[in-house]
Amino acid sequence: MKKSFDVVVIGTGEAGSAVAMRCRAAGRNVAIVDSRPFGGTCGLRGCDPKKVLVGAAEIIDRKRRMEGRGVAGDLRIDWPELIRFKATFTDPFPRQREDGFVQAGVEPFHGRARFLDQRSIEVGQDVLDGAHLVVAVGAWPARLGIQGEHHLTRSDQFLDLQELPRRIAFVGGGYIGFEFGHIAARAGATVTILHGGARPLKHFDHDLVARLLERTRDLGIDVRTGTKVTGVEGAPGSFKVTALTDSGPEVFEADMVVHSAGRAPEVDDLDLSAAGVEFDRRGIRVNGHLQSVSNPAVYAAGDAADSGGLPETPLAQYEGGLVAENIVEGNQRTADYLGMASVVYSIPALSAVGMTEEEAHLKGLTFTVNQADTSGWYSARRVAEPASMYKILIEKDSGRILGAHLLGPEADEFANVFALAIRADVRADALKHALFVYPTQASNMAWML
Ligand SMILES: Cc1cc2nc3c(=O)[nH]c(=O)nc-3n(C[C@H](O)[C@H](O)[C@H](O)COP(=O)(O)OP(=O)(O)OC[C@H]3O[C@@H](n4cnc5c(N)ncnc54)[C@H](O)[C@@H]3O)c2cc1C
Ligand SMILES: NC(=O)c1ccc[n+]([C@@H]2O[C@H](COP(=O)([O-])OP(=O)(O)OC[C@H]3O[C@@H](n4cnc5c(N)ncnc54)[C@H](O)[C@@H]3O)[C@@H](O)[C@H]2O)c1
Repeated sequence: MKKSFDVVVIGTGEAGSAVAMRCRAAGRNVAIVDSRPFGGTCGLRGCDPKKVLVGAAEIIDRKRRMEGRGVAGDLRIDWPELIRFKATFTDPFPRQREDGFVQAGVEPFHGRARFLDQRSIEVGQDVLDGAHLVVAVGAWPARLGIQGEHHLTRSDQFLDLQELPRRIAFVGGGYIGFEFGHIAARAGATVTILHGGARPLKHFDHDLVARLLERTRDLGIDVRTGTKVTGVEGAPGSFKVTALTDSGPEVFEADMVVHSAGRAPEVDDLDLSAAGVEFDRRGIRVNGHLQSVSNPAVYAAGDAADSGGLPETPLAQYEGGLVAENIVEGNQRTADYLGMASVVYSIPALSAVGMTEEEAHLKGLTFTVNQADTSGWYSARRVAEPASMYKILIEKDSGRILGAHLLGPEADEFANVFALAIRADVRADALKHALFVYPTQASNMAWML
């Protein structure tokens, strides 16, 4: 059936949902489409289920750290039970999200969308016309072009495992390799991370990454850098992973091999050429208003947009909101990524807000670097965390905070203070004299600035 809307949104994740709900609240007639259960990556296959598992792993790690410091006894992760607990978050979510759309008056469609022309898409038997169409299709594990690629377990499949295999190899030392590797190690698996580059987590401060790497290896996780995976063969329980290393080919054995080698915008089967929508490997090419550079009826947001924003949930939500405003009010706003923050939920967590030292140097800025190993400070010693560091970049004349990099207990929550400071332009001197509650990580600020 052919139907016409003011706005047609493809994707029910954080980006697509923000566009749909805000356009509807502004009185627009809106349709939303998804080929998978409604809700997107974050709520169903990413941040939320992952952090439930991180929560359990944190307890194991903290107990181990506190042994000999007043905590004793056996504690272990019951994996099947943990996955059932995780499912209490993910199972109800698609229905909740769809009900939310229906109650708001957004019309839901289930099926794979593909463009027919500049202003319409096909979804199963339906053809949906839109004055505006929004591509918010997210990302999916990138094709690696290696032999035996079909043997790789995706992150969404990992989050549904009923049993945790004994030996797990991760292909790629990025967010997923470190986060899932840290979880699996605390749950009792033997973990190997095979990373192609010279150093993992390349968007994070290299000194803090080096310390996290030591801490990760101390856990018994075998992290190999300069190790590019070229093939996987065998069967579950007896895989052989071939990699090219600096000293020649090497073979690793594992019961399961996990894809943690990057994600790519899921645009391949959208038939974007039928709509005249240009894209590259980073996604839909957009202008500052997040509008397609080649088809003004089309906008993009979240992981599917080549916008300059990181492929993360807060950015997907922000970009979705911005697209809605630009559709409703006519391109009044441009995207501003000042003070973007990112966290690796390893244990301990690693965070980055704003610029790294390299980026600040590239911009020709003059700045001081305040840094210290804080493992001897009260806040780290209290919880016996040996890996705890910070690095803060402050512009010399203005006192502007350019970047903040944290490793250690609550490095995720603490990053939010710096994200706010950078975005709201709270200068170092003002932050130093804020009256934060004590004892918390933020109350260390007076000694950090
Ligand atoms: C394992 C993992 C952990 C993560 N952890 C974090 C974290 O801790 N913090 C953080 O900020 N970010 C995290 N992220 C990233 C975050 O999940 C994403 O950046 C965010 O969810 C992207 O939202 P989106 O709306 O752009 O896309 P998505 O949420 O991916 O939504 C896109 C939707 O479009 C649908 N779709 C795709 N193609 C079509 C089509 N042709 N037709 C119809 N529907 C289609 C998909 O089924 C999907 O539901 C994580 C990602 C992963 C994979
Ligand atoms: N906490 C978070 O915000 C969070 C958590 C998980 C995922 N994510 C999102 O999901 C995306 C994907 O995560 P990811 O961990 O898969 O990718 P990633 O981009 O973080 O890291 C992948 C790494 O794998 C390496 N690699 C690629 N091919 C390889 C090969 N054949 N052998 C060895 N190494 C190889 C790459 O050099 C790269 O550094 C992230 O970019 C992020 O946007 C975010």
